[in-house]
Amino acid sequence: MALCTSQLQFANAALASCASLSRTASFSSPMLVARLRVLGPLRSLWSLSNSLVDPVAAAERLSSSAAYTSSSDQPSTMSAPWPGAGTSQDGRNTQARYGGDSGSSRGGRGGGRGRRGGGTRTIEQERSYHGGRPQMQNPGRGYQENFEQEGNGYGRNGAGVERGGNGFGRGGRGGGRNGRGSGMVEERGNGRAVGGGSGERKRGPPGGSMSAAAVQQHQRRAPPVSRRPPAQSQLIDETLSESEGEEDRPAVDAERSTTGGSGGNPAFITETRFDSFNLSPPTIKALHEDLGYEKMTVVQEATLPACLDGKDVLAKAKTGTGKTLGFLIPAIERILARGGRRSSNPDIEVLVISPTRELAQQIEAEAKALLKYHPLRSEIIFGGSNINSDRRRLESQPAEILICTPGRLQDHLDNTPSVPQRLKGLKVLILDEADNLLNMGFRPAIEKILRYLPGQRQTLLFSATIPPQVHTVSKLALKPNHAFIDTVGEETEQTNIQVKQSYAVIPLADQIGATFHILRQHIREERNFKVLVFLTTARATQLYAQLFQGIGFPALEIHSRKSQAARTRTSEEFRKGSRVVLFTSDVSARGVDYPDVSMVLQVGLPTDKAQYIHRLGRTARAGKEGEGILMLAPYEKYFLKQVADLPLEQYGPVPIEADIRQEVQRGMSRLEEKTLVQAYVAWLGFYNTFCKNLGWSKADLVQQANFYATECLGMSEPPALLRRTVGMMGLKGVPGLRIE
Ligand SMILES: Nc1ncnc2c1ncn2[C@@H]1O[C@H](COP(=O)(O)OP(=O)(O)OP(=O)(O)O)[C@@H](O)[C@H]1O
Repeated sequence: MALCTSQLQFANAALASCASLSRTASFSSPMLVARLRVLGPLRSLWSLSNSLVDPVAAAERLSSSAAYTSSSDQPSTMSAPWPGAGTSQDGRNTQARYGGDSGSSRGGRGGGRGRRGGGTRTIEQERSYHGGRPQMQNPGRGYQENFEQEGNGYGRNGAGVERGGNGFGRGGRGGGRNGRGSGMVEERGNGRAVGGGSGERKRGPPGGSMSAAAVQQHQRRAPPVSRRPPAQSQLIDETLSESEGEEDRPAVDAERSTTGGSGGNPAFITETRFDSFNLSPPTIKALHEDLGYEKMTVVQEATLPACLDGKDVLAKAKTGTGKTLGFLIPAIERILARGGRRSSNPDIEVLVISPTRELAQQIEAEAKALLKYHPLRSEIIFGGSNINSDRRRLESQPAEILICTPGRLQDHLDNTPSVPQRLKGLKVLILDEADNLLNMGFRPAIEKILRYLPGQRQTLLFSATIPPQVHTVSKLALKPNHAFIDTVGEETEQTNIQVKQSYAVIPLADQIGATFHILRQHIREERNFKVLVFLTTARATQLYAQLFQGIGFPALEIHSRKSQAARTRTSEEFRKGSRVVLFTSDVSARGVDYPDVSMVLQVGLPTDKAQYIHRLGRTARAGKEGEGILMLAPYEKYFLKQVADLPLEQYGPVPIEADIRQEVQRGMSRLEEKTLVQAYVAWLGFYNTFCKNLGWSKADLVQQANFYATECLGMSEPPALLRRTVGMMGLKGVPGLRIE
């Protein structure tokens, strides 16, 4: 057992990432242990390679591996209740993603209308809850890092942490809105008069969750943790009710109202009608009657002729302008062109590849809507879901259209013989977010997939950003005589004109407070606020989300460290919700079509200009209006040069009022140590990749990271890292690092 927890988790990560090597659909524990021995040497290889590739591929590898791990559907993060946000949050947590032994708990459900609060479990309870699974092995053992990577994240090695069992519990779903439903969960969850149940998290013993030294230090520093539930902040109550009560108040800037629908950019829709093209009646019927679209958007009008002609197309169009239908419509028509009846075991005639799971799900929903009156089917496969159930679905109900993420498709190409077989009849290949899929991170997967596909096919590549180098690599997939259709042009603005863009330069130590201020300002101005806050890493996202939840903000959380089930739920919740803030990593940066997002706030350095544009593109979609704010630390100001051609104006003053400071401090004191440690390590990993751009030496990097730990996270000293982690980050011998 001494081998178990920490080693097992790390090695499990290696296994998971090596899923494509092991090609094993499921492991029993003894098998796993045996494999670990064999794969031991692979660990460092994995870590190293993971640090050297683009995050997207790694995210995919990791996500496709989740089905192999025992904890991918572990219950996860606590959620705070709030009044007025029309959605509920499922407090689920994925602890120790690779390894199973988490001390996390699942709370019971409270009553009411889906508001859920935190509860508390003790470790003992948690053990019995999980049937006595071994937990808390290796107390005091240092955490183990692997390089964390997000959907579209930073170029290389943002570091993250996966660690041994941790001894805290949470969960519990709380009470209902307006005091209905009690939310009594576990021993301490309780219902709240307004805003539903809430519960308490308590700091667990330090076993396995952080380095012993760090835990000791942190405990010395940490303020005593209140056993009271995190009371809804009066400040937030007031802010929310201010905007809630102002039904009749005109939007602050009616011109820029984000929810008006028909307002916005008239240039989005053309005068060209779908029925003026020779599309099949079932497609027209679905467009008119189900989707409610009669006229084409600019990109649809520009690309449909070439796509319907069977040409290969590389298309560039601004975010939120209907590219999805732009490629789905001609692809479906292409299947119909072959004539004949539907076979019981059809080929996969259209293959759509998406870089993220959320986007794949969204494309599939749109495909299903378009197929409503067609005798054709679509199917989806993506990482993080059960690969065996994929296989069953693919074999029992084969579909003509397959939508997938690259990692999972690779798995099936290797392990599900019917998939490569059925791909032999492929007619149309679509790469959505093509520049991302052809980027270094995904390219090996895409190259491999291409080897399985027939040369005689049509290929469609779509994105809002096509950097010059994409023209070179696109040759991997496109025929030389392909059409490049650019509906944006290099000379014109690359972002939607109806989005107001600004930037604020805020010292690192003030950024949480500044985020609070900006959110509060927006909530006051925008009655139906719906905000996306992008953070640089999954762990920073987790920290912000938990902090804002803890002080009663209507906050949701999504990133690659969450189980796929939680990601899907959160995504749906945000899609349907209003008066809500989603803290997110770059898993939401591209393609995701959340309706009526009123503001996008980017905190910290975007990886590049394209990433800035894609994140910003989550608002002001389908011709609507929106606002985007970029918050940079003073040392990140250089990034403004990269977006100098975009109309960013300086955001007004960002005073961090005393009440905000107090709230932030309160929220901070309620965070678990491991959240702080993980955020620190991720920060170090992320900025490690940008040292050159920032003009930092490694010593500068460490100094800044340590400042982040002490001045922003409130730790008494920076946490200690494992020697191996330091080596993996290339920081050996750098002064200022604490090593276990
Ligand atoms: N012809 C149309 N008329 C009106 N709305 C449309 C039309 N076509 C698509 N839309 C809507 O526009 C929104 C944005 O579409 P979509 O998600 O395809 O954008 P996109 O260009 O792929 O964006 P991104 O670059 O962010 O991926 C969706 O809600 C979609 O349903």
